[in-house]
Amino acid sequence: MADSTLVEVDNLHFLRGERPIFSGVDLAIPKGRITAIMGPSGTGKTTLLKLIAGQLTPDEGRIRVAGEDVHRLSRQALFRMRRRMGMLFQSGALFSDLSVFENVAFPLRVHTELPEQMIRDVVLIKLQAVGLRGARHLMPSELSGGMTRRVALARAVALDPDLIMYDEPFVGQDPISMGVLVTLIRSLNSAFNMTAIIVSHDIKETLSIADHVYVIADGRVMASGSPSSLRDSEDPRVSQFIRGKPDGPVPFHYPSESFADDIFAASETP
Ligand SMILES: Nc1ncnc2c1ncn2[C@@H]1O[C@H](COP(=O)(O)OP(=O)(O)OP(=O)(O)O)[C@@H](O)[C@H]1O
Repeated sequence: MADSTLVEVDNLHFLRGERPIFSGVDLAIPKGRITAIMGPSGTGKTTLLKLIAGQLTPDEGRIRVAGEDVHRLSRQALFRMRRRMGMLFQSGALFSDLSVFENVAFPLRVHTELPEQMIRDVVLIKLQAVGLRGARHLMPSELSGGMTRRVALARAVALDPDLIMYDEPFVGQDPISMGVLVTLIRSLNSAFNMTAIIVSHDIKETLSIADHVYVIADGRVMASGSPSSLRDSEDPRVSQFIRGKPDGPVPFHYPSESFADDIFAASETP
C-alpha cells in the first residue's frame, strides 16, 4: 500500500442475503484529500462506509486503514481505530438534551481524560471553525437544520480524526447552508489535514470539493478520476450519472420481474 494511501479497499465482495452489493471493488483513498463516492441510489455507498468503519464485515476481500486490516483487529484495536475516524451520518442527530457545547464535548469526555479547561478550549476551537462559538449555550431544538449539521460536523472532528466520512452531508439543506457546508468541509480538511470520504447525491456540490471521485454501480467501480475528467467523460453511464439523467444505461428500477407479470399476479401476492 502506498504511503500516500490511507484507506485501501481490495477486491471487496459483500452480499445482503442473496443479493450482491459489491462484486470486486478496489479503491485507494489518498491521505489528506477529499474523495467522493458517488453512484445511483441503493448502490451501496452507505454500506461501503460501514464496511470501512468495521461495522459490517466483507464476504471476501480486504479493507485496510492506515495499513491495518480493519476486519482482523481485536475489539479493542477496532475501538481505538474508530476513535481516529469521524463520521457524519445523515441520520446522526445531536443529543437533544445536551447543549451545543456539551454535544461537541461529548466525544472528548467519553474518549479522553482531558482536563475541563482543555475540553473547553478544544470545543471552542471546533465551534469557532464552524462559525457557531456564539451559539454554544443553545439547545438543539433552538437550531436551524444547517446549524444542526454544522454542530454535528464540529462534534465529528472533536477528536481530530485522521479520517472523516460524510454520508449525504448536504441532504435537506437550502442553497445557502449547502454553500456554507461545502466551504466548511473544504476548510476543515485543509486546516486539520484530514482525509475525507464523501458519499453524496448532490453532484454539483460534491464535484466542487472532491479531489478524486469514484462512481460505483452494479457492485463495481464504474469510473474514477478527477471531477473534471468525469465531467468530460464520454462513457454514457458516467454522463448519465453526472448529468443527473434519471434513466439510461444504469437502470432506474431495482431488479424485479416484469411489471406486467407483477400486475397480473397482484391478486395472488402482495
Ligand atoms: N440492514 C440491511 N439489511 C438488508 N439490506 C440492506 C440493509 N441496509 C441496506 N440494505 C440494502 O443494501 C443496498 C445498499 O444500501 P445503501 O444504503 O448502502 O445504498 P446507498 O447507495 O447508500 O443508497 P442511497 O444513495 O439511496 O442512500 C440497498 O439495496 C439496500 O436495500
